[in-house]
Amino acid sequence: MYRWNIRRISTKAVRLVEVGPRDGLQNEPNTAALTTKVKAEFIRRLANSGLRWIEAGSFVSPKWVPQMADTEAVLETLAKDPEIAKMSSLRLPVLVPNMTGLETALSSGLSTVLKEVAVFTAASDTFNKKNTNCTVEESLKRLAEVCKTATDKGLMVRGYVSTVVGCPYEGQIAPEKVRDVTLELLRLGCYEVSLGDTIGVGTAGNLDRVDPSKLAVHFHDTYGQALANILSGIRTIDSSVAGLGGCPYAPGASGNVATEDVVYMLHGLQYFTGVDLAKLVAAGEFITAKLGQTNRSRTANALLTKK
Ligand SMILES: CC(C)(COP(=O)([O-])OP(=O)([O-])OC[C@H]1O[C@@H](n2cnc3c(N)ncnc32)[C@H](O)[C@@H]1OP(=O)([O-])[O-])[C@@H](O)C(=O)NCCC(=O)NCCSC(=O)C[C@@](C)(O)CC(=O)[O-]
Repeated sequence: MYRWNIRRISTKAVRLVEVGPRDGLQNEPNTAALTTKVKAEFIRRLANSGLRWIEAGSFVSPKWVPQMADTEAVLETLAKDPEIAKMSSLRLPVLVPNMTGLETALSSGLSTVLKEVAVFTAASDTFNKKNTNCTVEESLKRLAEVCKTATDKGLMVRGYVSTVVGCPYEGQIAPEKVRDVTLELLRLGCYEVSLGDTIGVGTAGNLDRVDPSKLAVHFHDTYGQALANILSGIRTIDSSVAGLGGCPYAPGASGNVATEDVVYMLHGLQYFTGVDLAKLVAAGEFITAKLGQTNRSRTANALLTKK
Protein backbone atom coordinates (compact mmCIF):
# COMPACT_ATOMS: atom_id res chain seq x y z
CA MET A 1 0.00 0.00 0.00
CA TYR A 2 1.34 3.39 -0.79
CA ARG A 3 0.23 6.87 -1.59
CA TRP A 4 0.84 8.70 -4.81
CA ASN A 5 -0.23 11.82 -6.53
CA ILE A 6 -0.08 13.40 -9.95
CA ARG A 7 3.51 14.62 -9.50
CA ARG A 8 4.75 11.04 -9.19
CA ILE A 9 3.63 10.20 -12.71
CA SER A 10 6.79 10.73 -14.72
CA THR A 11 6.02 9.30 -18.14
CA LYS A 12 3.31 11.82 -18.99
CA ALA A 13 1.46 9.11 -20.84
CA VAL A 14 -1.86 7.61 -19.95
CA ARG A 15 -3.90 4.78 -21.35
CA LEU A 16 -7.55 5.43 -22.05
CA VAL A 17 -10.08 2.62 -22.19
CA GLU A 18 -13.20 3.80 -23.99
CA VAL A 19 -16.26 2.03 -22.61
CA GLY A 20 -18.94 3.96 -24.53
CA PRO A 21 -20.01 1.19 -26.91
CA ARG A 22 -20.48 -1.19 -23.94
CA ASP A 23 -21.11 0.66 -20.66
CA GLY A 24 -22.43 3.66 -22.58
CA LEU A 25 -25.06 1.72 -24.51
CA GLN A 26 -25.94 -1.22 -22.24
CA ASN A 27 -28.62 0.78 -20.41
CA GLU A 28 -29.81 2.82 -23.38
CA PRO A 29 -33.63 3.05 -23.49
CA ASN A 30 -33.79 3.95 -27.21
CA THR A 31 -33.09 0.41 -28.34
CA ALA A 32 -34.58 1.03 -31.81
CA ALA A 33 -31.62 3.33 -32.57
CA LEU A 34 -29.11 0.71 -31.49
CA THR A 35 -28.65 -1.09 -34.77
CA THR A 36 -25.56 -3.17 -35.47
CA LYS A 37 -24.63 -0.71 -38.23
CA VAL A 38 -24.79 2.30 -35.87
CA LYS A 39 -22.73 0.53 -33.20
CA ALA A 40 -20.05 -0.53 -35.69
CA GLU A 41 -19.88 2.98 -37.16
CA PHE A 42 -19.65 4.45 -33.63
CA ILE A 43 -16.69 2.19 -32.84
CA ARG A 44 -15.04 2.99 -36.18
CA ARG A 45 -15.29 6.74 -35.43
CA LEU A 46 -13.87 6.27 -31.93
CA ALA A 47 -10.97 4.28 -33.38
CA ASN A 48 -10.37 7.00 -35.98
CA SER A 49 -10.10 9.57 -33.19
CA GLY A 50 -7.01 7.71 -31.96
CA LEU A 51 -8.48 5.64 -29.11
CA ARG A 52 -6.82 2.23 -29.03
CA TRP A 53 -8.78 0.39 -26.31
CA ILE A 54 -12.49 0.42 -27.10
CA GLU A 55 -14.83 -1.94 -25.27
CA ALA A 56 -17.01 -3.15 -28.11
CA GLY A 57 -19.84 -4.85 -26.20
CA SER A 58 -20.59 -7.85 -24.04
CA PHE A 59 -21.42 -11.50 -24.43
CA VAL A 60 -23.95 -11.59 -21.59
CA SER A 61 -27.43 -13.03 -21.50
CA PRO A 62 -29.71 -11.08 -23.89
CA LYS A 63 -32.50 -11.59 -21.37
CA TRP A 64 -30.48 -9.56 -18.86
CA VAL A 65 -29.05 -6.90 -21.18
CA PRO A 66 -30.89 -6.90 -24.52
CA GLN A 67 -28.95 -3.83 -25.72
CA MET A 68 -25.81 -5.98 -26.11
CA ALA A 69 -27.48 -8.92 -27.89
CA ASP A 70 -25.82 -8.19 -31.25
CA THR A 71 -22.23 -7.81 -30.02
CA GLU A 72 -21.12 -10.77 -32.12
CA ALA A 73 -22.60 -9.14 -35.26
CA VAL A 74 -20.93 -5.81 -34.37
CA LEU A 75 -17.53 -7.53 -34.16
CA GLU A 76 -18.18 -9.46 -37.37
CA THR A 77 -18.92 -6.13 -39.12
CA LEU A 78 -15.71 -4.60 -37.75
CA ALA A 79 -13.68 -7.67 -38.73
CA LYS A 80 -14.63 -7.01 -42.37
CA ASP A 81 -13.71 -3.29 -42.19
CA PRO A 82 -10.40 -2.64 -44.03
CA GLU A 83 -9.68 0.52 -41.98
CA ILE A 84 -10.05 -1.41 -38.73
CA ALA A 85 -7.86 -4.21 -40.11
CA LYS A 86 -5.02 -1.71 -40.61
CA MET A 87 -5.10 -0.62 -36.94
CA SER A 88 -2.87 -3.34 -35.57
CA SER A 89 -2.69 -1.84 -32.08
CA LEU A 90 -6.48 -1.54 -31.73
CA ARG A 91 -8.04 -3.61 -28.93
CA LEU A 92 -11.79 -4.28 -28.92
CA PRO A 93 -12.43 -6.17 -25.66
CA VAL A 94 -15.83 -7.56 -24.73
CA LEU A 95 -17.29 -8.45 -21.35
CA VAL A 96 -17.85 -12.14 -20.63
CA PRO A 97 -19.62 -13.24 -17.42
CA ASN A 98 -19.22 -17.01 -17.83
CA MET A 99 -18.04 -19.83 -20.10
CA THR A 100 -21.02 -19.36 -22.45
CA GLY A 101 -19.85 -15.82 -23.14
CA LEU A 102 -16.23 -16.90 -23.51
CA GLU A 103 -17.17 -19.63 -25.99
CA THR A 104 -18.82 -16.98 -28.18
CA ALA A 105 -15.70 -14.85 -27.89
CA LEU A 106 -13.54 -17.78 -28.94
CA SER A 107 -15.61 -18.54 -32.02
CA SER A 108 -13.33 -18.59 -35.03
CA GLY A 109 -15.00 -15.74 -36.92
CA LEU A 110 -13.95 -13.23 -34.27
CA SER A 111 -10.30 -14.14 -33.81
CA THR A 112 -9.04 -11.37 -36.12
CA VAL A 113 -10.55 -8.58 -34.01
CA LEU A 114 -10.99 -10.10 -30.58
CA LYS A 115 -7.75 -10.33 -28.61
CA GLU A 116 -9.07 -9.48 -25.16
CA VAL A 117 -12.03 -10.17 -22.88
CA ALA A 118 -13.08 -8.60 -19.60
CA VAL A 119 -14.51 -10.45 -16.62
CA PHE A 120 -16.48 -8.71 -13.92
CA THR A 121 -17.46 -9.13 -10.32
CA ALA A 122 -18.03 -6.79 -7.39
CA ALA A 123 -17.09 -5.98 -3.83
CA SER A 124 -20.72 -6.32 -2.76
CA ASP A 125 -22.71 -9.56 -2.73
CA THR A 126 -26.09 -7.88 -3.15
CA PHE A 127 -25.00 -5.92 -6.22
CA ASN A 128 -23.32 -8.99 -7.68
CA LYS A 129 -26.46 -11.08 -7.25
CA LYS A 130 -28.57 -8.42 -8.95
CA ASN A 131 -26.00 -8.11 -11.76
CA THR A 132 -24.94 -11.71 -12.37
CA ASN A 133 -27.22 -13.87 -10.22
CA CYS A 134 -24.47 -15.10 -7.89
CA THR A 135 -22.43 -14.03 -4.88
CA VAL A 136 -18.94 -12.58 -5.24
CA GLU A 137 -17.38 -15.86 -4.12
CA GLU A 138 -19.49 -17.87 -6.56
CA SER A 139 -18.57 -15.47 -9.37
CA LEU A 140 -14.85 -15.79 -8.63
CA LYS A 141 -15.17 -19.58 -8.85
CA ARG A 142 -16.98 -19.19 -12.17
CA LEU A 143 -14.39 -16.71 -13.44
CA ALA A 144 -11.46 -18.99 -12.55
CA GLU A 145 -12.36 -21.30 -15.43
CA VAL A 146 -13.09 -18.35 -17.73
CA CYS A 147 -9.70 -16.74 -16.99
CA LYS A 148 -7.77 -19.98 -17.36
CA THR A 149 -9.41 -20.96 -20.65
CA ALA A 150 -9.09 -17.45 -22.06
CA THR A 151 -5.40 -17.10 -21.19
CA ASP A 152 -4.68 -20.66 -22.42
CA LYS A 153 -6.21 -19.63 -25.75
CA GLY A 154 -4.01 -16.52 -25.91
CA LEU A 155 -6.61 -13.91 -24.98
CA MET A 156 -5.71 -11.10 -22.62
CA VAL A 157 -8.09 -10.85 -19.67
CA ARG A 158 -9.02 -7.64 -17.91
CA GLY A 159 -10.89 -7.71 -14.60
CA TYR A 160 -13.52 -5.39 -13.17
CA VAL A 161 -14.51 -4.92 -9.56
CA SER A 162 -17.76 -2.97 -9.20
CA THR A 163 -19.01 -1.02 -6.17
CA VAL A 164 -15.49 -0.29 -4.91
CA VAL A 165 -16.59 2.64 -2.78
CA GLY A 166 -20.33 2.32 -2.37
CA CYS A 167 -23.08 -0.11 -3.28
CA PRO A 168 -26.61 0.98 -4.20
CA TYR A 169 -27.96 -1.78 -1.92
CA GLU A 170 -25.38 -2.20 0.89
CA GLY A 171 -23.99 1.34 1.24
CA GLN A 172 -20.33 1.88 2.09
CA ILE A 173 -17.91 -0.87 1.09
CA ALA A 174 -14.88 -1.93 3.16
CA PRO A 175 -11.59 -1.24 1.27
CA GLU A 176 -10.28 -4.65 2.44
CA LYS A 177 -13.04 -6.36 0.47
CA VAL A 178 -12.03 -4.45 -2.68
CA ARG A 179 -8.38 -5.37 -2.13
CA ASP A 180 -9.18 -9.07 -1.66
CA VAL A 181 -11.35 -9.32 -4.78
CA THR A 182 -8.79 -7.35 -6.83
CA LEU A 183 -5.94 -9.61 -5.72
CA GLU A 184 -7.97 -12.69 -6.54
CA LEU A 185 -8.68 -11.42 -10.08
CA LEU A 186 -4.96 -10.75 -10.57
CA ARG A 187 -4.19 -14.23 -9.24
CA LEU A 188 -6.65 -15.71 -11.74
CA GLY A 189 -4.66 -14.15 -14.58
CA CYS A 190 -6.12 -10.69 -15.20
CA TYR A 191 -3.39 -8.38 -16.48
CA GLU A 192 -5.17 -5.40 -14.94
CA VAL A 193 -8.15 -4.73 -12.71
CA SER A 194 -10.44 -1.78 -13.27
CA LEU A 195 -11.92 -0.40 -10.08
CA GLY A 196 -15.51 0.61 -10.70
CA ASP A 197 -17.12 3.35 -8.66
CA THR A 198 -20.39 2.10 -10.06
CA ILE A 199 -22.59 4.73 -8.44
CA GLY A 200 -20.03 7.54 -8.51
CA VAL A 201 -19.94 8.25 -4.78
CA GLY A 202 -16.15 8.28 -4.28
CA THR A 203 -14.09 11.35 -3.55
CA ALA A 204 -10.36 11.69 -4.23
CA GLY A 205 -9.32 10.61 -0.70
CA ASN A 206 -11.00 7.22 -1.12
CA LEU A 207 -8.30 6.03 -3.50
CA ASP A 208 -5.26 7.27 -1.62
CA ARG A 209 -4.25 3.86 -0.37
CA VAL A 210 -4.66 1.74 -3.45
CA ASP A 211 -1.50 0.34 -5.04
CA PRO A 212 -1.69 1.74 -8.58
CA SER A 213 0.25 -0.94 -10.42
CA LYS A 214 -2.05 -3.11 -12.56
CA LEU A 215 -5.03 -0.95 -11.73
CA ALA A 216 -7.36 1.14 -13.81
CA VAL A 217 -10.07 3.49 -12.62
CA HIS A 218 -13.65 3.47 -13.81
CA PHE A 219 -15.66 6.38 -12.49
CA HIS A 220 -19.28 7.16 -12.95
CA ASP A 221 -19.84 10.87 -12.54
CA THR A 222 -23.00 10.83 -10.42
CA TYR A 223 -21.66 13.37 -7.89
CA GLY A 224 -19.37 15.26 -10.31
CA GLN A 225 -16.24 13.83 -8.67
CA ALA A 226 -14.83 11.78 -11.53
CA LEU A 227 -12.18 14.19 -12.90
CA ALA A 228 -10.91 14.95 -9.40
CA ASN A 229 -10.75 11.24 -8.66
CA ILE A 230 -8.79 10.58 -11.86
CA LEU A 231 -6.15 13.02 -10.66
CA SER A 232 -5.48 10.62 -7.81
CA GLY A 233 -2.88 9.23 -10.17
CA ILE A 234 -3.84 6.01 -11.90
CA ARG A 235 -2.47 5.82 -15.42
CA THR A 236 -5.24 3.76 -16.99
CA ILE A 237 -8.57 5.52 -17.15
CA ASP A 238 -11.92 4.14 -18.29
CA SER A 239 -14.28 6.72 -19.74
CA SER A 240 -17.24 6.97 -22.06
CA VAL A 241 -17.67 9.42 -24.90
CA ALA A 242 -20.44 11.99 -24.31
CA GLY A 243 -20.69 10.72 -20.71
CA LEU A 244 -22.97 7.88 -21.79
CA GLY A 245 -23.58 4.95 -19.57
CA GLY A 246 -24.58 3.27 -16.36
CA CYS A 247 -25.11 -0.24 -15.16
CA PRO A 248 -28.70 -1.49 -15.57
CA TYR A 249 -28.43 -3.16 -12.15
CA ALA A 250 -27.17 -0.06 -10.27
CA PRO A 251 -30.17 2.19 -9.72
CA GLY A 252 -29.30 5.89 -9.45
CA ALA A 253 -25.94 5.57 -11.19
CA SER A 254 -25.30 8.12 -13.89
CA GLY A 255 -23.02 7.83 -16.92
CA ASN A 256 -19.28 7.37 -16.93
CA VAL A 257 -16.95 10.32 -16.89
CA ALA A 258 -16.96 11.76 -20.42
CA THR A 259 -13.92 10.85 -22.52
CA GLU A 260 -13.84 14.34 -24.07
CA ASP A 261 -13.57 15.92 -20.59
CA VAL A 262 -10.80 13.51 -19.59
CA VAL A 263 -8.85 14.14 -22.80
CA TYR A 264 -9.23 17.93 -22.49
CA MET A 265 -7.96 17.80 -18.89
CA LEU A 266 -5.05 15.50 -19.72
CA HIS A 267 -3.94 17.54 -22.72
CA GLY A 268 -4.04 20.66 -20.51
CA LEU A 269 -1.73 18.82 -18.10
CA GLN A 270 0.62 17.94 -21.01
CA TYR A 271 -0.24 14.25 -21.02
CA PHE A 272 -0.02 12.29 -24.23
CA THR A 273 -3.24 10.45 -25.09
CA GLY A 274 -2.93 9.93 -28.86
CA VAL A 275 -6.48 11.20 -29.24
CA ASP A 276 -7.66 13.86 -31.69
CA LEU A 277 -10.18 15.76 -29.56
CA ALA A 278 -12.13 17.18 -32.52
CA LYS A 279 -12.65 13.69 -33.99
CA LEU A 280 -13.61 12.37 -30.56
CA VAL A 281 -16.21 15.13 -30.12
CA ALA A 282 -17.59 14.26 -33.57
CA ALA A 283 -17.90 10.58 -32.55
CA GLY A 284 -19.82 11.65 -29.43
CA GLU A 285 -22.10 13.85 -31.52
CA PHE A 286 -22.68 10.98 -33.93
CA ILE A 287 -23.94 8.61 -31.24
CA THR A 288 -25.94 11.16 -29.20
CA ALA A 289 -27.72 12.32 -32.38
CA LYS A 290 -28.59 8.72 -33.25
CA LEU A 291 -29.90 8.08 -29.74
CA GLY A 292 -31.68 11.44 -29.42
CA GLN A 293 -29.70 12.03 -26.23
CA THR A 294 -28.12 15.12 -24.73
CA ASN A 295 -24.33 15.13 -24.88
CA ARG A 296 -23.18 15.06 -21.23
CA SER A 297 -19.60 16.12 -21.94
CA ARG A 298 -18.94 19.70 -20.81
CA THR A 299 -15.92 19.88 -23.14
CA ALA A 300 -17.88 18.63 -26.15
CA ASN A 301 -20.66 21.13 -25.51
CA ALA A 302 -18.19 24.00 -25.07
CA LEU A 303 -16.32 23.16 -28.28
CA LEU A 304 -19.53 22.65 -30.25
CA THR A 305 -20.89 26.01 -29.06
CA LYS A 306 -17.67 27.74 -30.21
CA LYS A 307 -18.07 26.13 -33.62
C1 LIG B 1 -24.32 -13.99 -15.79
C2 LIG B 1 -25.72 -14.27 -16.25
C3 LIG B 1 -25.70 -14.93 -17.63
C4 LIG B 1 -26.32 -15.26 -15.25
O1 LIG B 1 -27.72 -15.36 -15.48
P1 LIG B 1 -28.49 -16.70 -15.15
O2 LIG B 1 -29.93 -16.48 -15.48
O3 LIG B 1 -28.14 -17.13 -13.77
O4 LIG B 1 -27.80 -17.67 -16.23
P2 LIG B 1 -27.97 -19.17 -16.57
O5 LIG B 1 -26.61 -19.77 -16.69
O6 LIG B 1 -28.96 -19.84 -15.63
O7 LIG B 1 -28.63 -19.13 -18.03
C5 LIG B 1 -29.91 -18.56 -18.22
C6 LIG B 1 -30.11 -18.32 -19.73
O8 LIG B 1 -29.17 -17.35 -20.20
C7 LIG B 1 -28.34 -17.92 -21.22
N1 LIG B 1 -26.98 -17.42 -21.03
C8 LIG B 1 -26.19 -17.61 -19.96
N2 LIG B 1 -25.03 -17.00 -20.14
C9 LIG B 1 -25.08 -16.41 -21.35
C10 LIG B 1 -24.16 -15.64 -22.10
N3 LIG B 1 -22.94 -15.34 -21.63
N4 LIG B 1 -24.52 -15.20 -23.30
C11 LIG B 1 -25.74 -15.48 -23.80
N5 LIG B 1 -26.67 -16.22 -23.13
C12 LIG B 1 -26.33 -16.68 -21.92
C13 LIG B 1 -28.44 -19.42 -21.00
O9 LIG B 1 -28.14 -20.09 -22.19
C14 LIG B 1 -29.88 -19.56 -20.58
O10 LIG B 1 -30.72 -19.42 -21.72
P3 LIG B 1 -32.15 -20.15 -21.80
O11 LIG B 1 -31.84 -21.61 -21.64
O12 LIG B 1 -32.96 -19.61 -20.66
O13 LIG B 1 -32.66 -19.76 -23.14
C15 LIG B 1 -26.61 -13.00 -16.29
O14 LIG B 1 -26.80 -12.56 -14.98
C16 LIG B 1 -26.00 -11.89 -17.10
O15 LIG B 1 -25.88 -11.99 -18.31
N6 LIG B 1 -25.60 -10.78 -16.43
C17 LIG B 1 -24.92 -9.67 -17.09
C18 LIG B 1 -25.35 -8.36 -16.49
C19 LIG B 1 -24.57 -7.23 -17.14
O16 LIG B 1 -24.15 -7.31 -18.29
N7 LIG B 1 -24.39 -6.12 -16.40
C20 LIG B 1 -23.69 -4.98 -16.88
C21 LIG B 1 -22.20 -5.18 -16.98
S1 LIG B 1 -21.34 -4.97 -15.45
C22 LIG B 1 -21.18 -3.25 -15.30
O17 LIG B 1 -21.77 -2.51 -16.03
C23 LIG B 1 -20.24 -2.70 -14.28
C24 LIG B 1 -18.91 -2.22 -14.89
C25 LIG B 1 -18.12 -3.39 -15.49
O18 LIG B 1 -19.12 -1.28 -15.93
C26 LIG B 1 -18.03 -1.56 -13.80
C27 LIG B 1 -18.78 -0.57 -12.92
O19 LIG B 1 -19.21 0.50 -13.40
O20 LIG B 1 -18.95 -0.91 -11.75
